[in-house]
Parts: sequence; structure tokens; C-alpha cells
Amino acid sequence: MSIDSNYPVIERVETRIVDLPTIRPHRLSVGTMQSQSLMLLQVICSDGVTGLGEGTTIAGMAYGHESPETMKQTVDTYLAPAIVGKDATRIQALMTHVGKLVKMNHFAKSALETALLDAHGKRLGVPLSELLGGRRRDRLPVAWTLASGNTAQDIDEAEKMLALRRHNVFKLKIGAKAIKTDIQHVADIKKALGDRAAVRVDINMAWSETQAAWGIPALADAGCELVEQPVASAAALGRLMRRFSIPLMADEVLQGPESAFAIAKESGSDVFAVKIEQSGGLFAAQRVAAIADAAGIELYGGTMLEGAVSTIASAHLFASFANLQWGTELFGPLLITEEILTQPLEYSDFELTVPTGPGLGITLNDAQVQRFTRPGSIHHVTRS
Ligand SMILES: O=C(O)C[C@H]1C=CC(=O)O1
Ligand SMILES: [Mn+2]
Repeated sequence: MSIDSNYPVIERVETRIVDLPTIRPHRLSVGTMQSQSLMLLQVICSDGVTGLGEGTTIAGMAYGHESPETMKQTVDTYLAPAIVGKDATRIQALMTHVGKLVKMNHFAKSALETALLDAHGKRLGVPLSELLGGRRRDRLPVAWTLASGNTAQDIDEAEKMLALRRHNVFKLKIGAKAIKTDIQHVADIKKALGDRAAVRVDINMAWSETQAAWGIPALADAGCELVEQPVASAAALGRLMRRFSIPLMADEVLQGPESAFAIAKESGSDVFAVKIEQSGGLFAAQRVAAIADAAGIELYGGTMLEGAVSTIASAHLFASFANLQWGTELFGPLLITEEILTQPLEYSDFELTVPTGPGLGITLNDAQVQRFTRPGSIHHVTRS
């Protein structure tokens, strides 16, 4: 795979599951998250460089096709054996290779690609953003999700975030309750926060098209500025987009570049929520963004409520985007009570600072990772 016979090879891939407590239950229309489980992956290379990756989702298998357990199984059984012994510097070629062996499983592939990129950035002494074309910004606006399930508690939480100057954009998770109850919830929160904060909603596909046709204008009247994935189908999302002027954002229907192209071409969406895991990795997410730019669709940096590793991988990518009109929601590590890095991420003045060190630019606190590692979950695949 390489013209240089001295290239570093992948010696070993290690996976584990880390179970971490959250600050409160996080309620979405698809389920309630009581804790967060990260599938952490490390690639260890023959030049002594190691890289970190993470696969994370929301509420087990309630959100998508993959869980931390299936991601780990996919890496342990298929992805890791396919890459050990190979040139660690040929990341795109490696991902093409595993793409032929393993269909879909985007989250597992994203974890692997992140680790390879982290290692290569460290090897070259450059931040991961430079491997993605170079950063255009060093700080990213970060929205916070209000999802306690209680209006008064959500207002209280938003006030605290405003006072701390940590977030002034709030995404409300709705769709689990009756539409009228949800609209009232949004209206009450917007009324309490006024012009001090922006309010958006994510329905996580819970509404039918007729419910959405009623709910979307009511949300606009309540002062909501952006409506994420109100319905399941891309075609219905496109029809609703053409009917109402309030911007609609695609999330779950975006499963990588092919779906992004189909949506851009056939149905449409005002905004794409780009997620590295859902896209199938950082390069795939970059292609999703390029399709959006070409189609005049605006961009938002989404999250799967990931821990620090995948959050910072996303941050490096979003820092390189030509357009990021709606900011990001890279707050996942703040939903977790435990710090797993030696140096916490820097959130201040409503923004996250993108690290400047080589690779991801973060270091795991090994003792903390060990403390929360699920017993029996560590697995190694080593070059024979
Ligand atoms: O966008 C989603 O559906 C997933 C996620 C992002 C923020 C949050 O609270 O949940
Ligand atoms: Mn969403």
C-alpha cells in the first residue's frame, strides 16, 4: 500500500466500553438517556504513535442502527483484523479497504477513522484540522439541549447557562408529548428567555406530516427559529420546507454523502445537521458538507452526545468547514459528570476552543478511563 518500505504499521487495536454518569436524565422522543456509554478505540502503531477514537450513540439502539456494543463487535471482529499490519499513514486507502469488507456500520468506522487521523496528526506534529484541509476558525459556538422533560426545570437550566456565559442557543427536545403541550413548553421557555437566547427544537421524527403541518407554524409563532427533523421521511421534510418559511433541518435522514446528495437533489432541507458518526467518518462528513454548500443548504455541527474524543474530532472538522451558519451543539462532554481528560475542554463565552496540539490535541486521564471501563470489555487485536 506504500511506496516507502519504512512506513509505520498498525500493531494493535484496543477497544473498550466506558460507562459514565450524566448530570440528569436526557429525554428525547425516542427514549431517555440515564447515562452515556462510549466505545473507546486506540490504534497503536509501530513508530510508537497511538491514536484515539470514539463510537457513541443515544439511548442504546433507540436512536440508530448501532449501539456501543455492536460498534465494539464490528471493530473487534471485522475492522481491526482488516487493518493490523497495514500502513498506518494511508488512512483514506484503509477506510476504502474496510468499506469493502463492512457495509454501513458508520459509527464503528468513524471511531476507527478518528483514531487513525489522531495518530497521523501526532506523527506529523499537526492538529487534526490541518489533515482535513486546514481550520478556518479556532472557536465554535455551542448550543445546549434542554431535555429534562419539565418546563420550569428547563428554564432554570437555561438561566444558569446564560449566567455562566456557556450557552445562549437552546435546542428543546420535543415530540414525546401531545403537540399542544410541546408548543406551550416551547412558548413558555422562549417567553422566559426573550431576546437573551435563541430557541430551536428537535422532534426526532416523532410527528406525522399532518401533525407537522399544524405544529411548524405554531412553533414559529412561539418564537422558535429552527425545526430539526420533525418527520421521518425526506420527501415529507422537503414538502414541509416548501410550505413554511421557518428553516427546517435534516438530521436522521442524513446517513452519509449518498443520502445528502439525494436530499439536496430531490427533496430538500434548509439546513443539514452534520454528524461525523452518522456520516460514516470525518471524510464522509466533509463530503456531506460539500454537497450542502454546492446545493445552497446551510450547515450545523451536530452531535451524538459524544464524549470528549468524538466531540473534539467533530470540532476539528467543523473548524475547517467553509460555512457553519448555525454553529454547533458540541456539548456532549458537559452532559457527563466525570472528566476523562487530563486537561478539560475549554468552553467559555458561548464557544468551544478547538485544541491546537497534534492530532486531536487531547489526552485521556488513564485512571479515570480505567475506573469507568465496563468490566470485561477490553479487547485487543494484535498483528500476528
Ligand atoms: O440531534 C439529535 O437528535 C441528537 C442529540 C443532539 C443533541 C441532543 O440532545 O441529542
Ligand atoms: Mn437531531
